[in-house]
Amino acid sequence: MPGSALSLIAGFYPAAQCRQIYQRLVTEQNWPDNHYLVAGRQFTLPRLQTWHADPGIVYSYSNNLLETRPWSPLLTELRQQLEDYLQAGFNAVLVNYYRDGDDYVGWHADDEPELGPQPLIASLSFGASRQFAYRQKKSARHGSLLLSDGSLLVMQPEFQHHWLHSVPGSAEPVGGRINLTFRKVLPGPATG
Ligand SMILES: O=C(O)CCC(=O)C(=O)O
Ligand SMILES: [Fe+2]
Repeated sequence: MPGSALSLIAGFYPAAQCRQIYQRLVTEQNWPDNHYLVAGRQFTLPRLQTWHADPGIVYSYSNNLLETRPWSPLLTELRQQLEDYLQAGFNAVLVNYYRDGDDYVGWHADDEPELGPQPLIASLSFGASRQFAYRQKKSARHGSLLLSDGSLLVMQPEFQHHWLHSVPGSAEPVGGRINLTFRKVLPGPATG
């Protein structure tokens, strides 16, 4: 385990509420298809994704790939609960829908410059359990944990500094899963 850089709270939401939240996300998110044109090339994302942020928040990752959407009532409610629990502010959320075991996210760190030097990320999971794999950037240390329905994974800033993470595809048949990573994007340089 990457020490205190990761903390996992299983059952942060109770099962009955998880079912409701998952169903609402599936039906309310108005999921885009996963084909994108990047620098003139067709690119297929191995999951469905939406990005929501407060007005004025600009994020290069989303700029390159995703339109910025407003917060729905459900997303606003989830954000408020996390802010109250963690006593931290979030102004954006990336929502990933892994439709089945073929959908995945590859190795990365959420360390874009817009997140600043100390990015705190709160990650909520609903639906099927999936493995969350991590490996240290500068050593062979690695491991994984299971992100189950209703779990909250808190990634402290040091986690992004020293570790990469991924959600690998699953060889076992697995149902849909929706993950939300709440972030705080720092204001960009003033324009105009
Ligand atoms: O699905 C997950 O648990 C992780 C998603 C993720 O790494 C991300 O959105 O940056
Ligand atoms: Fe990530």
